[in-house]
Amino acid sequence: MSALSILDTPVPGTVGRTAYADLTATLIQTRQQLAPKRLFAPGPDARQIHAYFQAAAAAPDHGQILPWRFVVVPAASRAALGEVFAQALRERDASASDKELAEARDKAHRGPFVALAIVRDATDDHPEIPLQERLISLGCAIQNLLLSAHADGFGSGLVSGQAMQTARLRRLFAMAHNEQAVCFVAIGTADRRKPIRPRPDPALFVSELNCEADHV
Ligand SMILES: Cc1cc2nc3c(=O)[nH]c(=O)nc-3n(C[C@H](O)[C@H](O)[C@H](O)COP(=O)(O)O)c2cc1C
Repeated sequence: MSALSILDTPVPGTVGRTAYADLTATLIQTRQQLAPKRLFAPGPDARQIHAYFQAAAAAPDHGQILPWRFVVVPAASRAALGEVFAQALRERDASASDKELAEARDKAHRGPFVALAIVRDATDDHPEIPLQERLISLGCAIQNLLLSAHADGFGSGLVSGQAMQTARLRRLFAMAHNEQAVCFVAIGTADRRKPIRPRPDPALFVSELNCEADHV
């Protein structure tokens, strides 16, 4: 039995800080963005990856419509992804050098675990759930995934970039007309960590609604 039994989970009305609260705060505050080029083997094994996606599945999901999916990019598919990156660069810059194109290809080989996060927009059977709610659900799923990987001691990073919206990338990932690529999630063993960035003070993003009686 784990020291943190589910029976220890705080319930409404419980006062005081539990071991869960400290653990959760530590996990959240020590997660950090690491560039995929800083993430090396070993990456998570199949059992760990499954657990990360189970964590993603616990994200809030209004209407339980599962408006997102992930596509894992295994080693055998990295070259095809690299070609999409290179062609996207060529389309943006016809004069891109061979070295620059090789660098673009190389990006697809970084990180032992890479998956593309895809959101489905509201032009489906659930138009009552708008895109912003779907993106929040995906963001929560990604955070669950990142924190689970972090808890196992792995580093992680999110990467987007100019290739995300290209037709070639859409084709490679067999995306439907109502889907958008949001970002890649990379997980692996970090060669070094950075200082944790200073987090914004809640005073910068929290305010209080003060309703004067004559406004009501
Ligand atoms: C949807 C999304 C896409 C991102 N894409 C990139 C990216 O292309 N390159 C990058 O360096 N960081 C990217 N990031 C990570 C942010 O740069 C990072 O979270 C931010 O700098 C804060 O650092 P922290 O995660 O260590 O707190 C992305 C984050 C999100 C949410």
